[in-house]
Amino acid sequence: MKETMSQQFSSASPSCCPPESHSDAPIAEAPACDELEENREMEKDGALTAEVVSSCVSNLGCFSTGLQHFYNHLSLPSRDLRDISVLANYVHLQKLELPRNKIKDLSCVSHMPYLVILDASHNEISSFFGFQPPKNLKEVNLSHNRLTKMEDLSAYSCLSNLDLGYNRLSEITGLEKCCKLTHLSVAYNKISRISGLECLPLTHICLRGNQLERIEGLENLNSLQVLDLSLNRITSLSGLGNLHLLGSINLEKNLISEIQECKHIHDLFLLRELNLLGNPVQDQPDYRLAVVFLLQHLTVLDQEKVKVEEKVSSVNKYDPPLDVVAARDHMTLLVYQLMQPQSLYDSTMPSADSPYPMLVLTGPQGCGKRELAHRLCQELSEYFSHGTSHTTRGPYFQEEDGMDYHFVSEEDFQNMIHMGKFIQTTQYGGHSYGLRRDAIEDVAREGLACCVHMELEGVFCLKNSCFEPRYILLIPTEVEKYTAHLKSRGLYTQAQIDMAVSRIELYANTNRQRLGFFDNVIPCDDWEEAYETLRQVVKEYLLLEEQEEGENNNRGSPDNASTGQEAEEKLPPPPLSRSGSGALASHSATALDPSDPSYRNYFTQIQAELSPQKSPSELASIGRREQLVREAIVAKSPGVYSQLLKSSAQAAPSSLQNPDTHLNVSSSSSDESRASSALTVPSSAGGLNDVVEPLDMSVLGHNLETFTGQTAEAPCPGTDLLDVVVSPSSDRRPGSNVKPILPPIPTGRKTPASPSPAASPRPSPQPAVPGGGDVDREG
Ligand SMILES: Nc1ncnc2c1ncn2[C@@H]1O[C@H](COP(=O)(O)OP(=O)(O)OP(=O)(O)O)[C@@H](O)[C@H]1O
Repeated sequence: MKETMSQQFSSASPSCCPPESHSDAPIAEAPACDELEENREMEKDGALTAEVVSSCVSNLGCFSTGLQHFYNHLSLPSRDLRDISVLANYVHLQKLELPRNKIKDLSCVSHMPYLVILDASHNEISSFFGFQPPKNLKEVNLSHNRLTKMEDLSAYSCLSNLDLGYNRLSEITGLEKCCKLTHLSVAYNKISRISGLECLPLTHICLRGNQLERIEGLENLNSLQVLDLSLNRITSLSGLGNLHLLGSINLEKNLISEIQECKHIHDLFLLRELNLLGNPVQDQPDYRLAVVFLLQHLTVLDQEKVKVEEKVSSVNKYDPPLDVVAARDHMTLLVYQLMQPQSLYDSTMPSADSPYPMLVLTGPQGCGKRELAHRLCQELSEYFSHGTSHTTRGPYFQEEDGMDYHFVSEEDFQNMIHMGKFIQTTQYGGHSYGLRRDAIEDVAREGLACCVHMELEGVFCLKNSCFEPRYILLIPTEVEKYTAHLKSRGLYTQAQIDMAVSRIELYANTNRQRLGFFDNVIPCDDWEEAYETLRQVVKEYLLLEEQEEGENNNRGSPDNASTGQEAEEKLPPPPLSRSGSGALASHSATALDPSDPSYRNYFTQIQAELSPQKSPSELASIGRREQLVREAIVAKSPGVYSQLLKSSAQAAPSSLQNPDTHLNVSSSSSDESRASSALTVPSSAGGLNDVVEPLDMSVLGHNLETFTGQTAEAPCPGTDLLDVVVSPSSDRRPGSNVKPILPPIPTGRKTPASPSPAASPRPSPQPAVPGGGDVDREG
């Protein structure tokens, strides 16, 4: 970095520090004189003679914009020269180099009106610009001299590069009129305050090795690109915030101790290089990542290239994207869950063919999604029930515990996390929110789909789980109306309102940038309208609309009957049932009514009816499972299925027929294993789906029929376990443009009001505990 910085100075300005860099000057050095020995004689007293000058002066050419210009160039470095008065006769000199001599007086330069470049570094000059100003003088190097005071340089209006490094200057003055000065070095002086630089067109400044404690007086240097403030006593980066063209700052060996200081240069979008080596801030934990995060445009920090990995890590650490937060949360929740004794959540068990149906309403706080969710559950109560989240915030007026939320303390919430209860948690507005697995399971056990509402972070988290809900975004499009609505609720501070409003953009962006992330987007400026649309959308999910339309067609115009049927044939089969009249509601009611004579063999019928319509992937999936079961039966594959069948053989089919059966992992006693199958199914095992194929009870039912010789007409008693409707698989995934439908609602989980004793010889080992009681402990 040191090199980089100095290169920047030297290449752009041969007269800026370091002075040795003059060898890079655009004009070639004069060739060494052949008569060096002879000349030495003449220089013994330090006086330059005409002979020496004439042997050393040269005409050199260089090309500039296609035209050849000739310079008179005299270079006499390291000759111990003291007296150069003879040069007064060389009025045409354009470049004069006299470094490393003993010159004290430069008055001869007054006679060189064409002089453009003067290098008198490493001499004994104490008088500041002690000569009449050559009109075109552009570059002056007076570094390593004995200058103590800067004087007015307004007559040097062409000056562009000035190097005054290694002198004894304590103040920068006299430059006000140097309106072409772009490069200035006052390195290694005694300057304790930056001043006198206002409004200069400076692009490069070197103030290395002074006594500066503050960065000041640079505010108006709008052209500044490279700034070297190394080796000072600077403690803060304030004073740099306006320098929008700054690309490189060297602050090596100063006294900067706080990472937060970088905020002062946070908005310098062209800043690429920063050097903070040798500052106390280096000792701060995660110093580098923090700086890389705060200054995301940096390419070099502390002379080291900033790696892409560092940029990613820093963002993930300090402002992780929603996916990253969600992934971390999911990981935590899953680990805690796996650390608990496992249980089988059979109602919501992941299944490739028909995921448990869930509906998630999302949108910014107070957009009405909670009320919409409740109303939907009320109106479509035969399909949906509300999955109540837990929260650590206190209840608002009239909020009911267990209804709006389960209100819990932070401590309880954390305990639940540690006990692996949640499938999703989110921090919002300083409170924790979380959806427990058993909140969903409770709904599922009722034979209903679960409807929940949550913020976007929750959606990201849920997307990592094994659930595959339909996500509906409710978004305000009239910001003023939304703001007014939030204000009218009287619940929120202005900051909370501002945050909620600002998050509209977050939702909109997510929807724009992630195709298919939400299954539907509904504007919610008008609550009633939003509800109507939502209802419509949900009915479409349930394929109710088509059903109703089909019915109307059939009913309303008998002439159209065939057309209606044809239309129905084109539709995918309804999610719940296709037997009987065709109306989903009545099917569902029939299906769930245990007193109905068709209840017992309902699923067998459904299967029989649907089997010709199975998709190739369904058939393939069933085939695979049948194969596994077959292999297990002939003891070919000792996998999970063999365990299952072993226990089913031992424990009689009833163990499979009880939906609430909990299956132990490693039950050693045969009694125990008789009482419970030995199958491990992680309760949120999205990540394990590839390893352990999820258990599909419907298929098992099918296979059991095959292998036990039970027929569809004579199902096992209490076949509520097998009440899984094989339905058209919902193959819609985020990004898919297939019309979304909800997977079948698991009607069969609803326990008959007075179960027949034959239905379930064993009591359920662990009934659901309302309000979030434990369901997954065993052993
Ligand atoms: N489990 C959850 N995960 C993520 N976000 C959640 C969860 N449960 C609730 N939320 C959301 O957290 C936000 C704050 O909820 P809260 O109930 O405290 O505020 P509110 O003012 O009543 O908002 P709303 O009327 O939208 O529910 C809401 O957007 C809510 O939908």
